[in-house]
Amino acid sequence: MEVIIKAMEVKKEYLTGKNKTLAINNISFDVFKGEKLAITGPSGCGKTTLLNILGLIVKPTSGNIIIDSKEISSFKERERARYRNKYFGYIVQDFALIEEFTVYENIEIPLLYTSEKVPRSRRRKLISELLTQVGLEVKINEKVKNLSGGQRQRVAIARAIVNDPEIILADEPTGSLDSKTGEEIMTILDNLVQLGKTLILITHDNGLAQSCDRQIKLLDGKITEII
Ligand SMILES: Nc1ncnc2c1ncn2[C@@H]1O[C@H](COP(=O)(O)OP(=O)(O)OP(=O)(O)O)[C@@H](O)[C@H]1O
Repeated sequence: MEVIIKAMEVKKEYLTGKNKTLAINNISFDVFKGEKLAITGPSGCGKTTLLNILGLIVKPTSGNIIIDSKEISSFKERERARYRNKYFGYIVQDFALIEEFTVYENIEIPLLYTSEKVPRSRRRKLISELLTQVGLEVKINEKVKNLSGGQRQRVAIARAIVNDPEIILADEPTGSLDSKTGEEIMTILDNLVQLGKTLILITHDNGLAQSCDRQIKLLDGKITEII
């Protein structure tokens, strides 16, 4: 199987005043292209920190991340940002949508920050296709503040994939949703895996974790088991 991300002896220590927290303690593992991988473990064990390190949002204190055979620690910030935008779509826990913007405007945001400008007509077409894919085309001009939790999560997914990233990171994608809506959201994410995307998700839901190809179990910043 092809390796898309390699984490090598990754450590992350947070410093707050005089306090040190070793959030990630010497972790090494591979992520395979096209897999659905769960990160599980109790609150505070380092799941979000690990996802942020993999997604090039947080720099590890030591160790290395290799993406598509490139060592990220040797990159300058500009190159890191380029890799972040090229490879990753991120669905964060509270969706991080702009309430006063419409669905269309929220999804358009990543397209306004690409290195090559995407023309307006192309943006329209792309966003409308994505909304059809996530089943929300009728809400294209609705403000996000008027949407339900499940609808917001669909917008967050559409925004995460609008740049066609290879890897989708999702921090508890079903966490705040009722079980039926959660299943609908997972169907959308599973369809993306079917299309060849790699999905790495954090979850507290055992059933969801077991539905993944592999689970990485964390405790106190260390991997206890990969199953
Ligand atoms: N920015 C930060 N500054 C200082 N400490 C932090 C920071 N972010 C996380 N931590 C600490 O690092 C540890 C791991 O946090 P992290 O959010 O990665 O855990 P988690 O497993 O995702 O937790 P949860 O399931 O509750 O979201 C915790 O002890 C947390 O308090």
